[in-house]
Amino acid sequence: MALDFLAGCAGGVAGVIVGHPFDTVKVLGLYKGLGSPLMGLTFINALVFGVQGNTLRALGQDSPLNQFLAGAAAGAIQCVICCPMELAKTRLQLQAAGPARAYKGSLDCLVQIYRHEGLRGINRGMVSTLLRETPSFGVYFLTYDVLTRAMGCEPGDRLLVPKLLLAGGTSGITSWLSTYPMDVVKSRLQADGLQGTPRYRGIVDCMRQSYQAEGWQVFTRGLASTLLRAFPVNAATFATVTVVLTYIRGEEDQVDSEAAPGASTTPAGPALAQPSSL
Ligand SMILES: NC(=[NH2+])NCCC[C@H](N)C(=O)O
Repeated sequence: MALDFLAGCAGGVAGVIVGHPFDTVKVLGLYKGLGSPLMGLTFINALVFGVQGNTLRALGQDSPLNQFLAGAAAGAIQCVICCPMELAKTRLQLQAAGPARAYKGSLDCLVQIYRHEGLRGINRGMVSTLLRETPSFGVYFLTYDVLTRAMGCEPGDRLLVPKLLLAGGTSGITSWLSTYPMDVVKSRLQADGLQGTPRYRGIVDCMRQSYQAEGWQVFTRGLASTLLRAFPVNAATFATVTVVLTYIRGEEDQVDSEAAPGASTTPAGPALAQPSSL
């Protein structure tokens, strides 16, 4: 039950350590400001892998459809955290630099938004975030499951870690590609109204105005940098989660088998535990 959350924590830490430089490469310190994303994304990944693993077990059968459904459930639930986090990140990025800046940091930003706009303000962009994350996390976990099975990922395979990294990175890319236009819309809605009157009346109006003003290319804006970051971050995340789960569960199986009457003396090697294996 709790192992998936624990493994998700480890995966989140790995993903932030690999991915943070992509967010801060503009400033001198590659790991400057590591603190808040480390806390936020570690918690989100614990939530994602915990919900996905437990949902898949609750669904009862490890099928491709259930892999997608369990991932989609995890993607929807983590929006509760992800949406306000991305709203704060967007506002901090857009605020005037220097002493005139409105927010001291992510938490101060969210507190001010809540004071001025209440819960509705905190959840600005929630529907578009749900539309982006729910299907994309289904694709995320389904792709990883299909690729690791297709590559025959097994403990003791001397190419196990490279295979996990390839499957994880590819899953990150396919998941971002699957709903990227909605990411563009979500970002525009969360930034809307910061410098004057809001432009958009909602998701469809935002898509219509953006297409009319900038053409279909607007929905691929920032895609290259997103994919450049997505591969290493998710390669590290998935490989870490799988290795952590495999060895923790392998230890558990070993303890159980040794404790069982008439247990064989040869140590039971850990079977490869998919992040969401039953
Ligand atoms: N919007 C998505 N593609 N979500 C699935 C991947 C999420 C992953 N934690 C990342 O930051 O890349």
